Amino acid sequence: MDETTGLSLPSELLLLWHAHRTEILLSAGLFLACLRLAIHWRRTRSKAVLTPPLGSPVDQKPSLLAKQHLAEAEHYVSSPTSLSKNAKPGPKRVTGVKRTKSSPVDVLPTSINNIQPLIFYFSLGGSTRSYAETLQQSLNTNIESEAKILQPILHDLTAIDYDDFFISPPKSDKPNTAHFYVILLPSYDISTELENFLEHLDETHNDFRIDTAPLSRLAGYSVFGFGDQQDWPTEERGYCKDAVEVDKWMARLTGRKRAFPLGIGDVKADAGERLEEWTVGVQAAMVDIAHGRGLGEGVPGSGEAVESADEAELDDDEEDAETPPSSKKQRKPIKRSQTSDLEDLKAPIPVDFTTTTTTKQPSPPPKPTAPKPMVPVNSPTHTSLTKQGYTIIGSHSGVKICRWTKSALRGRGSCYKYSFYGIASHLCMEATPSLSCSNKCVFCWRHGTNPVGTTWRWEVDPPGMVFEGMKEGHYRKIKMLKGVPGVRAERFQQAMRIRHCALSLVGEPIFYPRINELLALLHGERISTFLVCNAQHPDHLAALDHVTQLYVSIDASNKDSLRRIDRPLHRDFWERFLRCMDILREKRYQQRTVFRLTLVKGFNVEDEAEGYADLVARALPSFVEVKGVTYCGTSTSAGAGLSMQNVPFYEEVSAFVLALESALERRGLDYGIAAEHAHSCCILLADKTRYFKPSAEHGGEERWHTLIDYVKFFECLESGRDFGPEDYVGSPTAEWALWGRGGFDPRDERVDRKGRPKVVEV
Ligand SMILES: Cc1cc2nc3c(=O)[nH]c(=O)nc-3n(C[C@H](O)[C@H](O)[C@H](O)COP(=O)(O)O)c2cc1C
Ligand code: SF4
Repeated sequence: MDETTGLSLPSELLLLWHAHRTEILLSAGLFLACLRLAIHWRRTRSKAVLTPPLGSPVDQKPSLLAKQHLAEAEHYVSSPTSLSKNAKPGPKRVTGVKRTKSSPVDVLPTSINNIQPLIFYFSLGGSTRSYAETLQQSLNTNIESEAKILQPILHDLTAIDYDDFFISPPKSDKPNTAHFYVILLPSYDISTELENFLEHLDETHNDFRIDTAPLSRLAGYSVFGFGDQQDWPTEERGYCKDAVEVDKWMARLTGRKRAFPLGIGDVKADAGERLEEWTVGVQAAMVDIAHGRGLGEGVPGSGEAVESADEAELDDDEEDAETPPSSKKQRKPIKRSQTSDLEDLKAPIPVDFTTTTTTKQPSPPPKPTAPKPMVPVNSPTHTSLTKQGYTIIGSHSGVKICRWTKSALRGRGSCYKYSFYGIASHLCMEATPSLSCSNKCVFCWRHGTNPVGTTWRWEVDPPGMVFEGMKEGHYRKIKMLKGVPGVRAERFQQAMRIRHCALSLVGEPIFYPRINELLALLHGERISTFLVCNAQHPDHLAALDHVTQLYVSIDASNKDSLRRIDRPLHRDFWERFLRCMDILREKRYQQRTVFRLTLVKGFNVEDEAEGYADLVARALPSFVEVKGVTYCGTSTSAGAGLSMQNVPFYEEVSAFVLALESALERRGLDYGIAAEHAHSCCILLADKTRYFKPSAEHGGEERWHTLIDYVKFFECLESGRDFGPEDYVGSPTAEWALWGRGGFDPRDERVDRKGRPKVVEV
């Protein structure tokens, strides 16, 4: 081998370098620039789910003021941006750690001795700065007694180096101290330093050298946004948009450590008040962390919030907003217990013939046995119901967060009862004092897990205990939602005061022997009540005290159809059903009474309009709610011959309602189609003689009045005098809820199942 060849190579390279170094340097520079651009383009900033708060005005055109603000913009853009310390030249300092599979997102120092709140703010005009200073003061004053929470430190985002705080949490002088970030931001639709801040968060999350959740060692964080609703009326149009964005990036960077929902306030209206309320919540969250109670069960590391859904429509969208696809958890299908039905457990079912009109001799009553719990702890029924998200109270009651409650908390709309009767779903508790039912309806998605029986033969829990358990279970579940993306601080706080109770969850509420005492407790706290019963317990129905609205499920218009669809346990089910109709007729002067029809194609729709009209003529309810069945896909429903084919389209429900309206007219009954909620496939017929009347708000024109005046209801109740449904009729039904308008509040944002904005077609 020629030795010189090896030796001469470096000198040739050197010569080459000297001859072509400009080209080489230029090409290398070009290559690096292309690489940088490619990385940058790959990052797509996710679209925020924009959620108008309750009470935000209906879409308005941006006013002239917007132009004025833009004129002011020039003055704003200039100053602090260029002075910013954080716009450091040179490469980013990488201090985060590359997370391995084994390192969990929610690592905290093993024993936290102290929480150090850091308040970050950005301000051009000065208002956010002054809010931040007020917040610091109020936290200072209020946490004096909380030894574990240190005095908050204020940071102007334009005066800090982002790398010191937003790549990894800063080091504290005190051992075992975790930081809690409180971020106060205005929004600007012009170029400001805020853009750099957002970009920094984006880059940190997407920097392949840094852990995607480098701030997971924070104790928690919460963001508050200031905006101007006059010019940016809804979040869709940019109201508080920067705070919404920062909240999302922080969720990603911290591995979802949102300790309290995003708060927003209008600087021209309620900002101060909203901030005060939000401060209370943030402070409570810090105290919880300081006492080792964590961030709440709804955030990673402390158990997943298994929420109610309409069961057929499981909400899987909240994860999408913040969780990178790779780390998304798969929802495990709920295993249904094989033996959870009491009937299947071979428990003897005593049959109650007390109200039958049959001439047959009743069979001898069963031997008296000591009452047992309806749903014993550790029983398969208990396990199954708990797995489905029910909180079991005592031995026979339950409470569960309805999917609409969750939807309303996120500004994505309430259930049809909001459109028809004015009940905001985030203020509503869904509960039952009796998990047992006397039917096995083919469309019931709870069937297979709820106990059934014809008489009450179980222990009776005291109403006080049932009521307290319901509230506790409900509030606990609400609290679990505080870290869920899109939940707004204002609604979250409102939800901590139950205003309405839907006694309908599962089972038969009037079956509970002390139902009237429970109602009194609910009304005592000014919680209105909608009670749904299945028209199988006439004696209980007759003895029932006043409720805000009394429902009877009308699942068929004739005996055969009812047997097929409800599969009642009572042999005299039809006689019971008819007796309930007569009781309802008597009660119509005291209560708002409602027929609830659930349409199941092939079971109870075809040719039944006339039969239903006869039942309406017999009971004369205030309202008839007609709803298409929701397919639950359980083996039980499949066994009963139910499939997606049995779910009627909205047009079919509409056609049925029109047929029913005509059938009622032929009977001389003055009912009309008052409202609709197309999203839930639900339409409301109402008695025109009582609920279609002149409206002062509309210059004396006749309007539907389906809403309820809840304050008046309680005043009537508390007065002790006799009163009827006319005494608590509310304001006219909203225009958007009327028949033909769709029934979706325009102030809420409609999204599809993946959380994407949806266009409503009516
Ligand atoms: C030029 C300009 C643009 C604005 N853009 C928005 C916006 O897009 N969304 C919003 O909600 N508020 C917007 N606002 C309102 C400000 O966020 C609001 O006035 C805020 O209180 C300003 O805070 P600061 O005084 O701390 O800078 C804008 C205001 C100005 C002057
Ligand atoms: S009324 Fe029923 S559906 Fe509506 S929010 Fe309450 S529980 Fe949910």
